Amino acid sequence: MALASGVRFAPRALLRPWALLRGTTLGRTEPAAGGGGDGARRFGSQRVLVEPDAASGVAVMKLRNPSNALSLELLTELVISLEKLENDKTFRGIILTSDCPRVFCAGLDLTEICGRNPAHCAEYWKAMQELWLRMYLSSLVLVAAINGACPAGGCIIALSCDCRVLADNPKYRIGLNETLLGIIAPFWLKDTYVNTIGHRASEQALQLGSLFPPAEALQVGLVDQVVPEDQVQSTALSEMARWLAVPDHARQLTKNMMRKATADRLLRQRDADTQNFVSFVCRDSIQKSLQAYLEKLRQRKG
Ligand SMILES: CCCCCCCCCC/C=C/CC(=O)SCCNC(=O)CCNC(=O)[C@H](O)C(C)(C)COP(=O)(O)OP(=O)(O)OC[C@H]1O[C@@H](n2cnc3c(N)ncnc32)[C@H](O)[C@@H]1OP(=O)(O)O
Repeated sequence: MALASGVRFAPRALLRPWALLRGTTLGRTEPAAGGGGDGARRFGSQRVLVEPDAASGVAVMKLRNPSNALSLELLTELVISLEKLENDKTFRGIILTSDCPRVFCAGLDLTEICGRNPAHCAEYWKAMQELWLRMYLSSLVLVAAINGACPAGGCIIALSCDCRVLADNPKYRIGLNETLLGIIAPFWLKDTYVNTIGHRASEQALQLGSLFPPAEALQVGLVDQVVPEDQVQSTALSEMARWLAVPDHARQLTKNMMRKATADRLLRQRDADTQNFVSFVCRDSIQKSLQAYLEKLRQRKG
């Protein structure tokens, strides 16, 4: 499997991705609901459903994990689905959305880093880096159709797309709220934020751990459109058409020119970034906070 980073990254899950997917439907195709014609074959895995439309060259990718927390399995399945579409010249764009009610993506799956050994935390963080690198540098047009809450790592997934459409629901807040959890966004999350909303707005939002409701997210430039919930998908399709109207080679080279320096910065320091992450999250104090936070989340549900 070709990796965004070249040769250095080889987490076990990605070297043996199919092992994680035993018993799932990834790689199998089935007719899309209401479809059946050319390009209406969908494929997917347990946690990522892909509905490709060969006629338009656009695939809709739906996340369907509990709260779409970014588990190692979800990260792996996302990378595999993305790679599959990247390698199929039929496709020029992906609309990324959620199949979970009210949540686009809950960010890092905290159970992957709470009570786990350093080796697991390292494997997990490398998978997170890999997904970000692949999405951020994807040659395809990525449009995020944000139909639910989008905190922290969820926001990063959205920010690595080319364009964001957010449903107008005050509960669907978006932002990098790490500081409020007592953790620190690593430099490449910070860089992605700065590239999107500028330095001063990022400085404020990152320190305060701001989660922006839709109108404010639009105002600060975190999303490109805010529309009624039932129009998120159609608006994402219209945005996609606008981006696909540009010749691919010119758009792709321009995207690369805009994003390469940010991605290269992580590629140069990937191992150090992993070590920082692992030593930070494995601290006793951080483990205790993570445990307490997870407990609070579970109780809130009940
Ligand atoms: C100097 C060196 C620096 C080193 C660098 C350090 C690096 C630190 C890491 C930096 C990166 C961090 C990015 C992150 O993403 S951190 C994760 C942040 N995410 C959150 O805070 C979101 C938490 N979740 C929620 O707020 C809500 O769940 C929701 C998304 C708003 C949805 O609400 P809803 O009411 O619908 O859902 P529930 O709350 O009922 O949740 C349903 C079940 O899902 C579990 N859950 C939710 N989120 C997570 C999560 N992120 N991880 C794990 N599990 C999660 C929740 O517990 C429920 O589980 P249950 O069904 O078992 O009860």
